[in-house]
Amino acid sequence: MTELRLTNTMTRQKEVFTPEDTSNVRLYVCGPTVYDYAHIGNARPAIVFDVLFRLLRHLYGEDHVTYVRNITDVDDKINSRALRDFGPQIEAGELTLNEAIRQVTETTFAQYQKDVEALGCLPPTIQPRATEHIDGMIKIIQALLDEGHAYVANGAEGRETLFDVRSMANYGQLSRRNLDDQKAGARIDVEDHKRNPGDFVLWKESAPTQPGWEAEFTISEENRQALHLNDCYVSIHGRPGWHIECSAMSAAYLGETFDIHGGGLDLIFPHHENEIAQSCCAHGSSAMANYWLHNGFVQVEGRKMSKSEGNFVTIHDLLHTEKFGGRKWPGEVLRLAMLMTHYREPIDFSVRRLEEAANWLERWRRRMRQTDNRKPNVPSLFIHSICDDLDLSKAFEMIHIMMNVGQWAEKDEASKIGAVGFGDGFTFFETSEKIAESIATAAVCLKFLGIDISAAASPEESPDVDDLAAKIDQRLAFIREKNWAEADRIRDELLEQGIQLKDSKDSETGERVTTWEVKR
Ligand SMILES: Nc1ncnc2c1ncn2[C@@H]1O[C@H](COP(=O)(O)OP(=O)(O)OP(=O)(O)O)[C@@H](O)[C@H]1O
Ligand SMILES: [Zn+2]
Repeated sequence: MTELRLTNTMTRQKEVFTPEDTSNVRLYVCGPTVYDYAHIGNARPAIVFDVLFRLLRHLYGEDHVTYVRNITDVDDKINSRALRDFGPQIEAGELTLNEAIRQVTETTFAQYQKDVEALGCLPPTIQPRATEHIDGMIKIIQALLDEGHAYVANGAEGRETLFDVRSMANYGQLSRRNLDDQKAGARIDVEDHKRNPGDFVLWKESAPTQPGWEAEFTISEENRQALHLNDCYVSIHGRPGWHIECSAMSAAYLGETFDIHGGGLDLIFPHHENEIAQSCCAHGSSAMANYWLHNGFVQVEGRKMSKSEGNFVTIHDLLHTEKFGGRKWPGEVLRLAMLMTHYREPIDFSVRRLEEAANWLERWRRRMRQTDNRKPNVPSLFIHSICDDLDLSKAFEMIHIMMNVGQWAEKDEASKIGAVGFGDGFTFFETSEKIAESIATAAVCLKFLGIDISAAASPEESPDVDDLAAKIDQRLAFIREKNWAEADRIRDELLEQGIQLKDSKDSETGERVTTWEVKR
């Protein structure tokens, strides 16, 4: 089997990927916090890890890969959104806070599903919701308390269970930050209930206006004394911190140590660092995941696209409105625009980039008319190139060559060209049979990447009707002038764009009428 190599953030090196169990290769990716439309930055991990999922399925078999992408449906941002959108109904007693929260998360999640589907992403094997794993979180927190990695303290807004970062010898291994660096940046004034400034929340008490679950914790004798309690049982009606959610959900579906953990670069610290701390300390394991993969940022003028910066474009707006660049963009255009850059590199997002992707897709679709519906295999050389840390630059180079060979052959008449070779796996000749094979192979490669050019383009890509009408009029004018050459040129040009003209006579006036249809 082709060797897959991946850049592991943990070691900062490209390593050969060896799964723990080839019959169940396990991948976890941090999913969205569902309170608002996802932006294009959020689309990147969905697309990047979808390509990895597809590749793993190819290498190990479709039924031998488990991909978990969670849904964070408990978070303070969700509470605020529920109060903002449903405040009056909650006050009037028409809706409980929990019901309002459920509405926000359901609607946002349904929207997210539609968005990522439009981007050509396969559904992950499992999409667990944090709120369905509260018990698992409480169990992990108790294990941390038992092992001396956590403690309960009185925070400004009630009791908190915190992770004690000094209790873990190699805390900071993923981000390579040491605790002293972190101390310098921490805001100690509001955090003085913590043993160390870097200690983070596992569980926090909820006010009546916040969602909460009952949790009973057993604390240490030392902790009991510090809190001046009579016994070692503390009951906190509260909610989980963000990091613990992923530790619980990944353990529930993938086990204590799994193969690959992914997310955007911004998650390395603190989120993934803290997931590692919780999981390893609770399970007594040396690794939470064996490979850590991080995608680069989608940027706008050099800055990370993010909700907080306000410099974002939502996936929904891009697909369904003309807010960005004055037109709608099909999901496959965004997908291709993302995949044109290596997943670890930053992407500067622009209309130009989308236009470039849209132009390629249009050109490739036109080439498709030179092939039939044969389905060749994906060439092993193509897979081989992607296996180098998901580098798609060679893969796209191959696709371009496979698509273009036919074009040259067609234009210059076969004999002038001879054979064109690429790598050791590809040799194309000038016969129409070989051209058809080459284009079909390119299409199969694109499909492997989640881009289906054999399917009809989405309606957003239909021809510009005004432009078409003008061309038809122009052609009719040439015909009246008996300028057949120009008339035919227009007809052929349109045919090349997949538009077939049909001439008929108007039954009443007897005049020539031209209609058109899209030829796919
Ligand atoms: N600009 C970006 N480029 C690439 N990936 C991003 C970008 N912004 C967020 N992500 C990734 O999207 C996923 C979900 O992000 P999350 O729900 O934490 O909120 P967020 O969109 O990052 O918040 P904010 O936009 O306010 O910073 C994470 O894997 C995160 O790394
Ligand atoms: Zn996570």
